[in-house]
Amino acid sequence: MDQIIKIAVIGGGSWATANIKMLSDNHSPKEIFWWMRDKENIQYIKTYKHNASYLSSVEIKVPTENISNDLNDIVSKCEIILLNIPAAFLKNALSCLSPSSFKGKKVISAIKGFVPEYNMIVGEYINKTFEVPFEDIIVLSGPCHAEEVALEKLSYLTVASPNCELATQFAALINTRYIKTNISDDIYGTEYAAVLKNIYAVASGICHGVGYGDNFQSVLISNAIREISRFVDIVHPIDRDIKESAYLGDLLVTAYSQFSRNRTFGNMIGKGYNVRSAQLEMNMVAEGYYASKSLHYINKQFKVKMPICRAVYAILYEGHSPSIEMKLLADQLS
Ligand SMILES: NC(=O)C1=CN([C@@H]2O[C@H](COP(=O)(O)OP(=O)(O)OC[C@H]3O[C@@H](n4cnc5c(N)ncnc54)[C@H](OP(=O)(O)O)[C@@H]3O)[C@@H](O)[C@H]2O)C=CC1
Ligand SMILES: O=C(CO)COP(=O)(O)O
Repeated sequence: MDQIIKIAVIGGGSWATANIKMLSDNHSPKEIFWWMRDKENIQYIKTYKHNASYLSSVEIKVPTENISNDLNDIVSKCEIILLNIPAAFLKNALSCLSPSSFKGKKVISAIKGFVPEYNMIVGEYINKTFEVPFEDIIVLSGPCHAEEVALEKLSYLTVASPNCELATQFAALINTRYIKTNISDDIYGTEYAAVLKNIYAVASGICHGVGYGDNFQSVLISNAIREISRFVDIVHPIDRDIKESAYLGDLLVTAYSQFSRNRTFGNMIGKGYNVRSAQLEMNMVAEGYYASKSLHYINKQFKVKMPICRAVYAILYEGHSPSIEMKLLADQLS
């Protein structure tokens, strides 16, 4: 990487805003660019130095001329592209780009979802569609909620890439007083686990919504980590310790945190909201809703035993009653 690295953050939501804060608070020389789709939001940020819609307390220090809704322009100016758009909207958002747009660039995905059009994790999608070699791809994972980054609460991030040198260089751009990083070469396992845990956080919210307590919750989550372990060991079998923060930690923070979008969404479903009303009420994206559908198709191939994911799919996509489905699920847990 050069002395002054140009880095583009793509997306305008909570996690993009938190990533802007980490990059800005880190003192390694760099120039930050920011793309988001909404022109009004851009104008607000340029005027008031805060993102009106997400983490509005965070002071935005990106130069105003570097914030734009012209994706081609922003990507062409930068060597590092940090993707932060929810997976369901990624293909559409990147449709103006081609493999030549990404030539020679390093791509970091901070997204935790499957690209629904292909039922693929984002790293794989970037590799297949834009021909970015895996050696130039990083997955940035948790456990970490944007809201706690805004509060500068001590947080750990996982930086996963088959290219550990690149991962280490990127980590040096985001480490701060309140951000510590773990480097991993398990790019597949880290990404799959991060996507799956959103489905379990939805399950966790549903259970809470229908009235289960902490005792059942702990059983649900200990079964969830076994499901994750079974799945990633089949899809990408390497020697990994599923108890590490990238896997178990990310599951725990999402399943238990008051800040979790997925848990909040699940809680509303458990309380009787339909999917559309829950989504409208939240005004943020619960990736687990979309991931549940993609996983249903992906697992037709792998046939991994995943009763919790199966129950969430039945509730969200087959109209099953949350309370009956959770009762049936409870009989399968141990
Ligand atoms: N928030 C967190 O703590 C963490 C999030 N992540 C991951 O980061 C990714 C981004 O999530 P996050 O920042 O939390 O999202 P938020 O829920 O905070 O924001 C939603 C984002 O999605 C955009 N969006 C909503 N609807 C559409 C649409 N129809 N087309 C295009 N864009 C749309 C919004 O744009 P607009 O404002 O213009 O409507 C906004 O940028 C997700 O994959 C998430 O799992 C990973 C780790 C932590
Ligand atoms: O991935 C996250 C924490 O690591 C964020 O989870 P939620 O989208 O459920 O808030």
